[in-house]
This record gives sequence, C-alpha cells and structure tokens, in this order.
Amino acid sequence: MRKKRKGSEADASAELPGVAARTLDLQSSNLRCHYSLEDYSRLKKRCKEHVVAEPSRSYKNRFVGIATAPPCGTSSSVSAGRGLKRKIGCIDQATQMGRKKKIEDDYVQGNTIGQGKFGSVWLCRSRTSCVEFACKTLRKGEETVHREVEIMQHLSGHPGIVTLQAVYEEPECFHLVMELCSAGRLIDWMSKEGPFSEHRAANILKEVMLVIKYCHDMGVVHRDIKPENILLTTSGQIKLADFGLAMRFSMGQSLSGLAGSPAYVAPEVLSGNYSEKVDIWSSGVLLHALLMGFLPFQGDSLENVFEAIKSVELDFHAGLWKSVSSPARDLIGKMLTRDVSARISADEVLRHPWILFYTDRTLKTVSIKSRAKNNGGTTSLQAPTPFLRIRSPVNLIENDSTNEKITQLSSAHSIQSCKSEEPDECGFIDALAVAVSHVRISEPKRSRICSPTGPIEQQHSSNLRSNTLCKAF
Ligand SMILES: Nc1ncnc2c1ncn2[C@@H]1O[C@H](COP(=O)(O)OP(=O)(O)OP(=O)(O)O)[C@@H](O)[C@H]1O
Repeated sequence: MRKKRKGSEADASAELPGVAARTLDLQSSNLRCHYSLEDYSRLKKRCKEHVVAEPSRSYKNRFVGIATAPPCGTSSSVSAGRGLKRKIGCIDQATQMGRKKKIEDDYVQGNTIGQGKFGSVWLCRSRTSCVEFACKTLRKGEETVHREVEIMQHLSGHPGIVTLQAVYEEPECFHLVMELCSAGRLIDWMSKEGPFSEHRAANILKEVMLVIKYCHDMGVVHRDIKPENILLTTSGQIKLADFGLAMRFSMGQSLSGLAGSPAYVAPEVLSGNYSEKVDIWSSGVLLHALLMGFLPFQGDSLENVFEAIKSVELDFHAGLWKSVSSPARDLIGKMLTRDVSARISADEVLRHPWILFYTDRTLKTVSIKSRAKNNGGTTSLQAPTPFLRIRSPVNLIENDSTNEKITQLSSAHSIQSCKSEEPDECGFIDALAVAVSHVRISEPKRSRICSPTGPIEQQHSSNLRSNTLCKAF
C-alpha cells in the first residue's frame, strides 16, 4: 500500500494524537508547541468518521483534493514509480545519468545533513568533479515523490531554486542529487540574529518574492513557504527548497486540500478553497517573523492557532510595531489580509515602496544623497548588509570584497546583522515611501510556460526554531 505524504490524506488507522490534551511549552515560547496539521487532519478525519460516518471518498475529496493534481499534460493516476520514471525522461540530460548507474558509482557518500519526515538528506561528492552536493533520499511509495521531482525539474534553472542535479532509482528509494546549500536554513539565522532590521528583512523578502513570483508565473504554488524551507548557499544566495507540497495550478483555478505548516497556513486553506495567494500569506507571516522575531498567529492549541489565523486582527499601532516604519506595516497588512482578492500578488509585493526603498539602487542613491545633504555630507543610511548576496543589478553590495566576506558564512561574526538602524529612519522611510508610491511601475509580462490542466525568548530565536507548528502536514 502506498504511503501518503504530507499534504495527503492522513492514515485513518493512525492513532489520534491527543491534540486537545496537549499543552504548550509556554516557558520556551508561544510557538514551541507540539501540534501539527497532520494531527489536525487526523482529528478532523476521525471526527468526521465518528459523527457523519460518510464514505471515506468524500473526506478524500475534501482533504486530498488538489494535492494529487497532475502536472502539465499528465495524469495523476500513475503510480509513484512509473510517474517518476516518466518524469526523469523529461529531466535534463545531466540528470539522466543516474538511470542505470548506482549513486555510489558517481558520488561519494558523506554525513547526514538533514532529516525530513520521509527520508534523509546527506552530503555527497561527485567522483568526477569533486563538487559537493546534497542528496535527498526518499523512500519509495511516497505518493508525491514523482511530483516533487517533476516540479523541481520544471522550475530548475532559476537561481532562487535548489537545482536538481540528478535522480537515481533503487528498488526501495529514490536519490535526488541537489545543489548544496551549506550555509544552512533561514530559520537558523533568524534564531541566531533576529529580529532583523527593516533593511535586511526587505532584502530577504525581495529574494523570496522573486522566487515565488517565478513559481507562480510557472504555474506552481509552493504551499509550504517558511524559513525552514529557505536555504542559503555559501555565497549568500537564497534558495527555496522542499517542493514536497508544491503543485501545479492554472490561473484562476480553485485549489483545495489541507496542506502547509500550521503557523504559516493561510486562512482560506483551512476553509478548503484557495489559490496561489496562500504563498503570499505565508510570506507575510515570514516577514512578520523577520521584523518582529515572533510569529503573528499563536494559540495554546492547534485549533486556537487556526482560530487566530482566521480571526485575530494585528494591531499595527501598538507595542513593538511603533518602531516599525509605516510602509513595512502597510506591506505586512496587505500580505496578511484575509480578503484574498485584496491580498497583493508576488509582483505587487516586489513593487511595494518599502521593498523598492531598500532594494532599488536608484531610490537608494536618491535617499542617501538627500540624507547626506541633511546631515552635512555624511551618508547615514548604509548600503545593504544582509547576509545574502543580492544578485539584482540594482543592489549596491555586489562586489568581490563583499562576496569574499560572505563566503565566510560559517562564522556568525562574518555576517553583519545590520541591527543598528538610524533612530529616525522610520520617519525618513515613511516620507520617502510617499514619494516612491508616486513612481509608476509598468506591468511586467507574464511568462507562464505551462497552463495545465507569542513573544519569544530574547525577542527572537526560540519560537522561530523548528517546532511542530512549523512542520508541514
Ligand atoms: N540542497 C540542500 N542543501 C543543504 N541542506 C539541505 C538541502 N536540502 C535539504 N537540506 C536539509 O535537509 C533538511 C530536510 O530537507 P527537506 O525539507 O527537503 O526534507 P523534507 O523531507 O521535505 O522535510 P520536512 O519533513 O521537514 O518537510 C532541510 O531542513 C535542510 O536542513
């Protein structure tokens, strides 16, 4: 019997976790609780079975739904193995090399570097080039393995997406050889150094949104955007990883299926009818966490967290928000609006004045100049110093010396955390944002290729570390 992976129907025979009885470890943090959407999915299923006693098919329709939607021009009714083989057929020449060979023929196995729910990720080195890669080994039978591979292949080539190098098949498992992101996960940097300055947060969000925009333009919704799935290379490049929950969609298509990670899940996912805008909501949660150091929607049980997601209004005028510029607040508000039609798109996020202010060279130059004038010639607003190297031509930090600095990412001290913004920067940004908002930006061309079928410890870290609320279901 095939196993169901996250985003799929929960196993009816699995023991119902004591969801209602579980308590938060409030001492650790408001978000270090022990719930997962898998628990929720199981609970809902159990409830439905007990109360309504409907045939399992109707439940399946409700919760699995689009999770098994086929990729472009294919049927979802293929078995995982056959599906993957066929997908390998459309993977680049370079990735076909593993079809007959064993992975050991081409790669030397190294240490385990990550553990997922359905397999491990380990270091490997190419015997021919000596280049190191990450290898994700997935046990066969996973329903969505072929879809994850196919989507990675579909998206491969974008600098913000982990490149799939090769795929090897064995009787029991698949090995996905991927580009190595050895500087770790964004969540770890957030835990170590967060909350981040607006400057740094804007540069991170921009990189993330560029990838999400690309995914959406390519007809893929990720459905599990969270800092645990954002990896960093030694050159500081951000890479979106873990497409285990990703799926194809076509513009205007209504999606269903309970999928995501509790703390990041959009309210409409809980109602069972959603679109690619769920990635924007999750990114809004990410932005909140980047700036504030904690997650926006919390509760002492999984269902309370969902209740918060559905009903809590964020008060942008209280407490810590006072130290955040109004354009930043405006952007978070537009990303975390429950009215999906009012929620901005990835492209609109990228054109938001707050993002432009911190990431656009022209605007930055203007702002520095005007600032210098006011300050008797000193440029108080510094060039971007996020830990990631911004590839955009509009960025000011792309030079050899910066790259050199960033290659020392293994040392926390090599990264400037950029926490010391000017005290009056918020007001300055507010004023600038008004000017920026008058800049007309032309609509970009869409390039879809396929149109298919609570407060935390020390104001940062602990409640952002991986916990069950942040685990995909
Ligand atoms: N390309 C990579 N380079 C470096 N480390 C990686 C890479 N891909 C994955 N990892 C590490 O392995 C971990 C698990 O990977 P991934 O999230 O893809 O697996 P998963 O089975 O989908 O996990 P989960 O069950 O948490 O969703 C990551 O959190 C990361 O630490």
